[in-house]
Amino acid sequence: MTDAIASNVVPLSWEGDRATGRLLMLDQRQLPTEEVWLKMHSAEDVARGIREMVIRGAPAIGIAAAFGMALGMRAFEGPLHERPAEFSRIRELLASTRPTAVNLFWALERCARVAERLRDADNASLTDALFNEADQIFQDDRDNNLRLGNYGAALFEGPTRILTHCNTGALATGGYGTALGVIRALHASQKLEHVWVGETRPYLQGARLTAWECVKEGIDATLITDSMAAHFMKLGQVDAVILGTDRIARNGDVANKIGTYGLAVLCKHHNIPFYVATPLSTIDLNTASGDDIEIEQRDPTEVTHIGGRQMAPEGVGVAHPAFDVTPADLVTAIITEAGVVYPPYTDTLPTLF
Ligand SMILES: CSC[C@H]1O[C@H](OP(=O)(O)O)[C@H](O)[C@@H]1O
Repeated sequence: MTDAIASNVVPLSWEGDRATGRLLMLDQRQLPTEEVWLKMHSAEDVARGIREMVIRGAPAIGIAAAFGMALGMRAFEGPLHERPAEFSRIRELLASTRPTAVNLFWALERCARVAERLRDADNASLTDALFNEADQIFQDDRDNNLRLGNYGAALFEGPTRILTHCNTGALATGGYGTALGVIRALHASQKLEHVWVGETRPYLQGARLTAWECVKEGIDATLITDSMAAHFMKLGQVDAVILGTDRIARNGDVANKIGTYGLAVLCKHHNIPFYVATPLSTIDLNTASGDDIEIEQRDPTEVTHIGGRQMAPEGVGVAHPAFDVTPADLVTAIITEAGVVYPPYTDTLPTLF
């Protein structure tokens, strides 16, 4: 197994003891120019941080939500069976933040199973168990990323030129990353020649976050606009595309950042492998196909404004789907901590669990 470099970047941290401490969220809206940590004292603070994309990325959202449940329940007295509505209220508050990334709902379900086991326990025991669950989800995700990174790197002989989209690194996860985790593992094993980093309009996760992670770790990367991808593929300068995901349906359809589907079509045309790197926590066997995945529609001003400056006239219509769905037949393979699977995904995805 490749000795992958473990990134020292994390999107979350805890400050103080569990009784009075707070969750610290790295404000990803301020990167790459400022590293600002926001203090989250309540479930409401965490929900706002997820909704406003202070923190983003499917696994990172799930981790944040789990800490949000612990923070929310810390505020109450008495056993859960005396006030089940409070748990449901906090769970629904966090569940309402963003609809597409399945990790949010997967993490909340894990918290609900802890609470069910401790519905008669005193509140301190319940809250401590919820903090333990959040810590476990955090650590497991980082460990899983290191494993999937190695599986992904083993697919290549090197030197390899990878194109990636959005941010799938330590900032989007419990650390290390999914697609960027594979890129880190390739870098660690001297099999990475270059990374083409798609800027990823409108939130610019690629330009502001992936480029920041690459520069911090000395990974050789070139920032390109989303519209340049086809050009560099046509020049024969892209050996593979590796991306993350927010939800994979049972048939292998992939919901991911807007622009992913276009890259998959380009890969098909140019005969370039199109890989999706993901922890098992982002595979949703309860969703039959991509047609059943809700695509988040975000505030139009995220498209019309850059850095607070208006770039489009008042009155123009604006579309802002934050994700798209790539059909399974355009996905070469899915890289996970349990191994790499190939089509037909309806048959192969269940073998991972
Ligand atoms: C490792 S999951 C990263 C995944 O999340 C991103 O979405 P967002 O930044 O809106 O949370 C994007 O779809 C990435 O592929």
